[in-house]
Amino acid sequence: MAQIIDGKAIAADIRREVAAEVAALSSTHNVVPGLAVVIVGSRKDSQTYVNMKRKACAEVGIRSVDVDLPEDISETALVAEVHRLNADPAVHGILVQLPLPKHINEEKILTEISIEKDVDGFHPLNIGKLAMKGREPLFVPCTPKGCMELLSRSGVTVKGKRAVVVGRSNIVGLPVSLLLLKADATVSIVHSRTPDPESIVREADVVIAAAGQAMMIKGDWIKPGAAVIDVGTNSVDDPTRKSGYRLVGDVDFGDVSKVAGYLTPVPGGVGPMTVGMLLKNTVDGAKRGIVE
Ligand SMILES: Nc1nc2c(c(=O)[nH]1)N[C@@H](CN(C=O)c1ccc(C(=O)N[C@@H](CCC(=O)O)C(=O)O)cc1)CN2
Repeated sequence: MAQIIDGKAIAADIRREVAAEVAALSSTHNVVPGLAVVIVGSRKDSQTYVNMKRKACAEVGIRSVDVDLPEDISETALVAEVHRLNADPAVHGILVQLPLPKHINEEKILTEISIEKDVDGFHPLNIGKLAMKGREPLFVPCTPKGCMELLSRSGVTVKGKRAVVVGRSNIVGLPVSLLLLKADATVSIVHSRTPDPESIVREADVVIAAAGQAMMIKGDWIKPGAAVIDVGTNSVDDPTRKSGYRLVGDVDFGDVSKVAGYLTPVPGGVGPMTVGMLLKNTVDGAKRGIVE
């Protein structure tokens, strides 16, 4: 049976570490890290995530600057808002919750965020540096960084191992592949156009499942003893629940847990790490801004 990696507990450790760093920054430099959390419109899932981020900031002593904008805001007005936050010295990190409404060009907005405040790590320059050998971005995207942290804090080494990433999204699949490569793994990416993905996943010592397909990865896809990190958050109907649904990952948890060496649950695996890494990036940004 796989060892279950408790993302909630690891994220709680990270929050404690961040809280200590925040307290130290305040006492030594009189600096309170500030994070602008920007939401456009009223998507229920985005509101949930933004509320989680704002609450987490309050818990660790980061000042969250709440920016709630209407669904029909123009791209020009949103860019102006980002520029205002870029110029605000009390703001060390800027996060624009994704997805944005259809009429707004996401890439344009992410490119307008100052790279020094790009705590989501989505600015093309930060992603570009992540992709280059021997270069380091100012910030690494939170979910991929959280996946790496779950592996290292569980004692799973990736150096010299075969890693397979399922999915190639800009938010997770692509950046986590780059992080694994930087950590000296031999990396393959499988995606919707890959013939026979099972046979490739079966070679992996480390699997990152980020395809967005509920319970797609079965036990017979997995090499015995492999470490499996499930990034999927898919809601499926469940009439036995009051809400009428439940969250499942991209991995068939019951099946894969019989074969894998390590496995993250959904919920309670990667999700809490996304928020933990955002807090960490914000404090790192605030520290970088201090001129000794
Ligand atoms: N600007 C960004 N937008 C989005 C990002 C991101 O990193 N930056 N990632 C996702 C959503 N996301 C954070 O924004 C996120 C997703 C899931 C969780 C989480 O803790 N999930 C829980 C379950 C929560 C629930 O019950 O609904 C878990 O997995 O245990 C946190 C953050 C898209 N947008």
